[in-house]
Amino acid sequence: MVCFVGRSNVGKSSLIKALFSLAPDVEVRVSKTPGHTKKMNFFKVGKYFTLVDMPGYGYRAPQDFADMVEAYLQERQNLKRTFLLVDSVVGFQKADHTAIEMLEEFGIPYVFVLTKIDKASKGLLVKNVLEIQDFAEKHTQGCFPQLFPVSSIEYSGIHLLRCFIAHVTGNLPMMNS
Ligand SMILES: Nc1nc2c(ncn2[C@@H]2O[C@H](COP(=O)(O)OP(=O)(O)OP(=O)(O)O)[C@@H](O)[C@H]2O)c(=O)[nH]1
Ligand SMILES: [Mg+2]
Repeated sequence: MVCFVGRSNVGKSSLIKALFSLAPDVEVRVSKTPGHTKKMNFFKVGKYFTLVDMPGYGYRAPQDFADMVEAYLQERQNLKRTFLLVDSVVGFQKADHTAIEMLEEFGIPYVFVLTKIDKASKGLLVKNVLEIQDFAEKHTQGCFPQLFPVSSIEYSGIHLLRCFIAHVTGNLPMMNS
């Protein structure tokens, strides 16, 4: 099981939809209005693993978000990795730091994903990539050192992320040497 967390409107549902673009029968709901996903949605990938779409935190988040997500993250034994999404236009926000503190405290392994890279200027993209990498290096324990930049509209970075998810869920045998 892997889950996707991040601020409202950061593009969690869109990313899951993009990851499933080869399986168009899987329906993932996306909306222009922040606070769209109100409860956790589970998407099973055959018998192999499950992706969990979480409600967003921050603006218009459901009231019980913290309790629900905290309880879930803390208790999930088969949670292989958590993907923390950050908007490449907006960058790190206060709410992201709260989420990071929670993941660090519970010792949950997580990975940063930078979303909407089709929207950010090159300069802003580099600034936010460097900022996140620098933060991950200096201030985190449970964070994977590699950041995944993606666009769910142009499908950039989606293939590599798919491979990475297959790998962390034990569905991608590594080549020897
Ligand atoms: N340009 C661009 N827009 C995106 C991308 N990903 C998502 N969006 C847009 O961002 C908005 C929010 O996307 P969602 O996927 O619903 O965001 P979410 O994180 O699931 O939001 P909540 O469910 O409210 O927490 C929608 O209008 C999407 O079309 C992207 O890669 N590029
Ligand atoms: Mg959503």
